[in-house]
Amino acid sequence: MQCAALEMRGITKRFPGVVANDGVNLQVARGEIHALLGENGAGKTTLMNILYGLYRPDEGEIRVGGETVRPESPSDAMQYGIGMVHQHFMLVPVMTVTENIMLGQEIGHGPFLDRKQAALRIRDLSRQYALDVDPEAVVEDLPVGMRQRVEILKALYRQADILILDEPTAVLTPAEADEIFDIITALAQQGTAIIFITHKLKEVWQVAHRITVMRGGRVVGTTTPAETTETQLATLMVGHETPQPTVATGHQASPDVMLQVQHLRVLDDRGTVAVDDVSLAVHAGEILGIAGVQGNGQTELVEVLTGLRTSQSGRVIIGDADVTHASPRRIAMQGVAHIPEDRHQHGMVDGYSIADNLVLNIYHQKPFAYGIIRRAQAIAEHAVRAMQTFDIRAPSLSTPAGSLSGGNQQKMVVARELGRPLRLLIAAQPTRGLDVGAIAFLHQQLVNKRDEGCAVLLVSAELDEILALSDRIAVMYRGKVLATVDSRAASRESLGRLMAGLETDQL
Ligand SMILES: Nc1ncnc2c1ncn2[C@@H]1O[C@H](COP(=O)(O)OP(=O)(O)OP(=O)(O)O)[C@@H](O)[C@H]1O
Repeated sequence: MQCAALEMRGITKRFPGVVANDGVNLQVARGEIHALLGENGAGKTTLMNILYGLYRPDEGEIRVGGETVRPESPSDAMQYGIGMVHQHFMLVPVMTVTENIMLGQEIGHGPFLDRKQAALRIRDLSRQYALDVDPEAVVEDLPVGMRQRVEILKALYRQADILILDEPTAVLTPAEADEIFDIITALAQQGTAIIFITHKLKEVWQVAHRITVMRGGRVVGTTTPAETTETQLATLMVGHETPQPTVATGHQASPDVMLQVQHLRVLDDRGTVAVDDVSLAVHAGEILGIAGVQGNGQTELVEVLTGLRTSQSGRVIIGDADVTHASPRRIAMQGVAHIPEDRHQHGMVDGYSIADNLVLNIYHQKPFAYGIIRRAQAIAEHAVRAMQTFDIRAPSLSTPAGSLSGGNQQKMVVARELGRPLRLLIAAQPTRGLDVGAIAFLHQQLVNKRDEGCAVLLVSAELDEILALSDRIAVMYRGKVLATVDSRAASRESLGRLMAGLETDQL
């Protein structure tokens, strides 16, 4: 191993009621891609936020290139050559790539000179690392994979030689993820030290040179891909073996149609057609998977089905109620649950406690309220049960939801949505940000709901998830459903071709 680009020694960070990092040591060499793994709440993001100057450690030392540093803020961290690409993109959609990258980093005198110089440098960097980003493109016009590259470019522009990537592939398609891996491999070959957080264990073998596993705030192992297996890593992460969901094969759906979508046409935020004449049906006791590259109309489809967006034409029928233009509350009252793809926008209130978030859509109902009297005891008991069942790890039920780790926030949203009698479950990217154990648990919950007779619409960019759970699979491409197939007759390859818009009759 070459000289350590980064050393973190004895890092401890306490939050009220929780030790998020407990004497953590991490070493990353120049040119090394270091995977940082761990179950939800293990302390990975906290450790990286300390390195990036967002939190101050209570104890411990950080050394960059052998020198002790104390990053007090992200701009401080950048001075030490540390860059971070967050799970949620931090770009301003209406600005160009150049404007986004320049934000806070203006060079020269006068806006024209600044922009021109910056655009030239961005073009050079983009060429050097084969990023293929157009400096003049407006960010909102770029696909997700390209936005990720802009984030990487932003870090490179600030001369990052230690680059932190927090779940960089969570929102990418398999093809986009492969491209990102090529880019980070090239960056490492040119000497950048890369710390790469992921829950997708297969990715470790695609790119990582070394692996550090955290559990409960501590490092529980450091190894290399050659020395371990996926099962060993999963066991190390959660402390025990993870159960596989028992998906019943040859499941018989009921003939009753629970959700009917007829000739739906929906516009996106910019007024272009996002859902184009889509018709589909989901039966009681069936999981219909919607496969598709992100950005092909799935988001807008789900928004209409849950009352968050209005359609231009077409009908949505749940059971025998026409809910085409119904409000989210009226739709929820039909026994519909929604696990949203963006929990921050539609799934939770950061400043509310876990207990309050768990009753967000039922707080006015018995037993949580009698008339206008709120029953705190019933809300608390409900929270204790949900936290146990769904393994939501937090100091207490009154902890603000915003301070939970990403995976625990997702478990909280899922717990709320599954915790009442349901006829239809609309789950959009439900396992995003969850660790292996939590994914297995959630998959089992979806299958259980189906077996209880609930209709499940599963929208996921994870083909393996779609294939493992769905009874039938519909593929969306450019706003249309290209085909609906029996999952037993579908393969990764055939679905992949449909997702890429290449018609296939081999399904
Ligand atoms: N700002 C904060 N205030 C209070 N507690 C926090 C804060 N940030 C993190 N924590 C707590 O620290 C612990 C570690 O969280 P962290 O986000 O580092 O985990 P993680 O390994 O990144 O998890 P995930 O895989 O779910 O993203 C959790 O118990 C979390 O609730």
